[in-house]
Amino acid sequence: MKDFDEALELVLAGIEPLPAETVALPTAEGRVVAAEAHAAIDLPPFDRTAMDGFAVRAEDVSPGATLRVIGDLAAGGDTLSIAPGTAARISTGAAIPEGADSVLKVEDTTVEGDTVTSTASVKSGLHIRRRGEDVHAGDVLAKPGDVLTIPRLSALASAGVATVSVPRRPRVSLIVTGSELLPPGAPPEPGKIYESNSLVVTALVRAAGGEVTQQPPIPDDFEATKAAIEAGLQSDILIVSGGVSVGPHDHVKPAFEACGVEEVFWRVRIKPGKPLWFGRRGKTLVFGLPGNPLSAIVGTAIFVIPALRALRGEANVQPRLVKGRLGEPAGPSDNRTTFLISKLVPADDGVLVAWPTERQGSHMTGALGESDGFAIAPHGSGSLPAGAEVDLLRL
Ligand SMILES: Nc1nc2c(c(=O)[nH]1)N[C@H]1C(S)=C(S)[C@@H](COP(=O)(O)OP(=O)(O)OC[C@H]3O[C@@H](n4cnc5c(N)ncnc54)[C@H](O)[C@@H]3O)O[C@H]1N2
Ligand code: MOO
Repeated sequence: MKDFDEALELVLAGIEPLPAETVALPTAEGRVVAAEAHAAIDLPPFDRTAMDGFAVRAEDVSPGATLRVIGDLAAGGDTLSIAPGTAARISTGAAIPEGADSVLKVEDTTVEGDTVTSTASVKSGLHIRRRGEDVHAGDVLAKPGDVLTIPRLSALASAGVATVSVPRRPRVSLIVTGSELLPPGAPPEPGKIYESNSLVVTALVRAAGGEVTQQPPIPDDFEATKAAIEAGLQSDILIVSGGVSVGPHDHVKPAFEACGVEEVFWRVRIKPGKPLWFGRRGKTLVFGLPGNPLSAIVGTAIFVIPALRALRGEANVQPRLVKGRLGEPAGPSDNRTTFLISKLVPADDGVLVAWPTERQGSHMTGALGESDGFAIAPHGSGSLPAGAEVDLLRL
């Protein structure tokens, strides 16, 4: 049985970002940059006014000074030249005209006919946004591995970048197995359960930037399982839920083998999720998730999503854990790193405090529904006291 860290290293070993494609900026949110993106222009691209008012020469302006207004400069409009004793009306965003070195804001003026009288003085440079004070043409605005967040997209769009190179989206194929599975909306039947893994795994994968194709649920039958796996192996990641344990109706491992998927490991020292299986065929990463709903969620969050992030080209692929502390004593009930279903409540100091729910178990979707995620008690830690620092997996 592998420890979690070692298992994750084995999953991530050798994963390369997928081949890049070029996408238009408005469709690139959340994607990862494959090649450096550079500013096409300076930002601001030219000296421009931050205020509505009058473009002036600072030396001409003092309280009571009157200037002749020689034009009206709109953002994006024509420009002109300011000679001594003159001013031009100017709107926020317009280019500073030649000869002017500052802007007298409209609140500090009185206007009469084609003259403006100042009620204040101005310093040279007042209310001018200088060319290049933010970004210079050629600056690197995004580098390989950077996620195209909304702030980054704002910078790229302003700097004249229209398209970006990004690894293509990972294609994830999902198969749920189990003769007991009922689809949502079906009438209850004896011995059957409502299927929840596909919904949850799909949501986690989509949130991390993967494209999911789901096959219809597969009964516990070797040939059906094998055929579904063969079809799913066309994807970048194949996820099979259920049937990876040791029961007589657990056909997934033999079906992987029959399809030529090479096992990298089976079983990880985690609870829930111990019988998690991982292997590869060619470049396809193959995960056998234990069928219990919480095992499938944990396995997806801590193994599948990091692999997906690596395929997407992200620089930081580790599971997104946050530091927190236990609100009450808790710990692993055996020698596995244990994911305790927990309410996560911020304390006065802002740190999230984990309150494990009374019901714990890999089938406890009701308890999960009341929670915000998991507190992680490492194997070998024994019972941890209230206040112990723990990693948290928020959902
Ligand atoms: N003798 C042993 N039995 C089991 C062991 C073991 O070490 N020795 N491990 C247990 C652990 S831990 C887990 S986890 C499960 C994993 O079993 P499988 O991956 O084979 O999963 P199934 O048996 O197919 O399902 C387990 C459980 O989850 C329910 N299930 C399955 N699919 C779904 C779904 N899509 N949505 C909701 N619920 C699902 C299924 O009905 C079962 O109740 O094995 C233990 N056994
Ligand atoms: O390890 Mo299993 O995933 O507890 O139920």
